[in-house]
This record gives sequence, C-alpha cells and structure tokens, in this order.
Amino acid sequence: MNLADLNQIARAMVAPGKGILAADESSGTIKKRFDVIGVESTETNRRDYREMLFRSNEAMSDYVSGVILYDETIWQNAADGTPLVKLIEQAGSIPGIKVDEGTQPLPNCPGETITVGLDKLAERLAKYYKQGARFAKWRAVIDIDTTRGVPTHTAIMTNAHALARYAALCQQAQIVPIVEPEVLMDGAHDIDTCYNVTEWVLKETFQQLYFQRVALEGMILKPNMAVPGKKSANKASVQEVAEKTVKLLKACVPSAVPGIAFLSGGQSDEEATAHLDAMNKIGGLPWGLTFSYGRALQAAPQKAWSGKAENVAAGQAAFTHRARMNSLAAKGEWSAELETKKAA
Ligand SMILES: O=P(O)(O)OC[C@H]1O[C@](O)(COP(=O)(O)O)[C@@H](O)[C@@H]1O
Repeated sequence: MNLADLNQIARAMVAPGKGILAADESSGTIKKRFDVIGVESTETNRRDYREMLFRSNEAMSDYVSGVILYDETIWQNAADGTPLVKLIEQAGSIPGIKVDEGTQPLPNCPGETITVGLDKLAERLAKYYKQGARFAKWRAVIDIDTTRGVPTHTAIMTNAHALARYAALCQQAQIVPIVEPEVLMDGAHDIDTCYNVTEWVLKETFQQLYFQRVALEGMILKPNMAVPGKKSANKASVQEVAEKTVKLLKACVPSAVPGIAFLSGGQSDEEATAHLDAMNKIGGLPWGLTFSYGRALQAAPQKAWSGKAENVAAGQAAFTHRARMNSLAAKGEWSAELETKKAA
C-alpha cells in the first residue's frame, strides 16, 4: 500500500467546494427512481441517464470531485462508444465503484441486516482498479426501532467488522475506501435517539477499522447526519441538525481522516444543502466536510429529464444547479436566495 497516494486521492475527493456524485444505485434502487418519472429501467435508459450526468461539463469539472459507479456502469460505453469512465476522467473527476453486494437478513436479529460482498473482493478490486476506479464504497445499513430493541449490538458490531474488512482490502488494492455506516431516517425516533445510535455506530466502526489496521489517512467516511426520523413529531431546525452533527462527528471521527462526505438519506434537496452549509458555517473543522449525495443531487435532474432525449439540456441544467448549490454549501457560502438564481 502506498499511503501517500491514497491520502492524495482522499484529499482530492473532499477538495474545497467539491463533493461526490453517488450514481451507484443498484438495479432495484434505480428502478424505484425511474418508476417515479415513468421511465422503464432498461440498460440503455440507465446508460443514457448517467451519460447525461457525466456530460454536464460545469458540474463535473467544477463541483464533482468523484463519481460512485455501479458495476454495470463502470463497463458501459456512451452512445458514441466512449467509455463512461473516460467521460468522468476527462472532466477531471475521479471514478469510484460500489463494491458491496447489498444486504441479507442477519441471523438471530429479526429485521436487521448484514451487508455482504467480502468473498472474492480482492479479485474484484484488482479488476476495478484496472478499469480506472481509484476509490470504492460499501454501505452498512442500521435501522432504529426502539420498540423492538433495534439496533442490536450484534448488528452494529457485525456491520462495522465487515466495513473494516472491506476498507483493509481496498487499501491493499490501492483504492481509497468510502466507509458508509448509514443509520436510517425511517421511523418516529427523535434527533437525540439518532445522535446516540450514530455515536454508537461510529465508535464501533472506528474501533473495527483500528483492529483491521486501516490507515485513517487513506479513507473517507460517509455518515448520516443527526436528524429526527421521518415520522417523528419533533422536527429539528437546520441549526440544531448542524450543531448536533458537528458535535457528534467531533466526538467520534479522528482528525487523521481527510474528509467526511454525507449521504442524503431521503432529506429533500434543499434540506440536504442547507444542513451541509450550516455545518461548514460553524467552521473550525479538522476534516473536509462535503456531500456524497444520491437522491439530493439527482431527484431534480431525473424529473427534468423524464427519459426524453429533448430534455437532456434541462436535466443537465438541473443537475448543474444542485451541484453548484452543494459546492457552495461545502464552503459555507450557500444561502436560500441563491436557489432561485438559476444557471447563468
Ligand atoms: O442501491 P443501494 O445499494 O441500496 O444504495 C442506495 C444509495 O445510497 C447511497 O449510499 C446514498 O444515497 P442517498 O444520498 O440518496 O441517501 C448511494 O451511494 C446509493 O446509491
């Protein structure tokens, strides 16, 4: 492992004003997104949609440091035969790859899951590296349901262990691991419950990373923010989310980690941007703090595109606008008024 090179890539992923486009929806997830806009999830439609994003020059060159791809996409060519990976590289952005193989029920823990995909991961990473991937992503999913005693320590520990094993294998393959332990927003829990569970999950994750000898300087953390559950009666202000999330991360994430790139987890586009901006306005943070959004970057372009070739420019404009807003938020320079000023 060359740690200096891993560190350089990790720092580029969270360079000031830049963040990550999570375009790694698995087949099931992209079908759900396409269902919303009435588009059939065929291989060609998925390719056309993602090609539209990767050909958004301003967004890809100025605001997007890296793109997380799904296995299908990393091998695909654009309509003119150019590999999609090349489009990303030509824009100055870094290709990355989702390497987990989804979740399975965790034995003895009803309703909880373990993320799988460690078998043969070393071989898969070597192939992805050859294809241009310089970072990878693995998502662990932790649910909150206090009425059933969920999450269990079993689920947290087992998922943290798998994340750490994945991260060690990535670094051995000269690939920067994005470590994503997602505490879901589903449920009626309040923000403090989310805070406490996320603290538990992050503490366990960093312990397991230490046990697997993962170099923190060569990884990126992709956490959820401290937010109330979607069905909670107690809403939280932007400032409360920002203050609690920063406090939580400072208590759990060593400063050797170059950067933290949040998932959006079902927040609205503007909420995800406002929260990131408020955290960066607090300032004095030991790591880069940016976005690695899926839905919060793509909901608007998906709607504008709606599967029609004549809407490609509108889809790209919508994507560029969200990427620009989040770039500003990553510097603490966003304001709600800027949302109405569309692309020049
Ligand atoms: O298809 P999967 O593997 O369930 O992943 C869902 C998505 O979750 C993410 O980790 C975060 O996405 P969101 O920002 O929409 O929460 C994405 O990278 C990924 O595409």
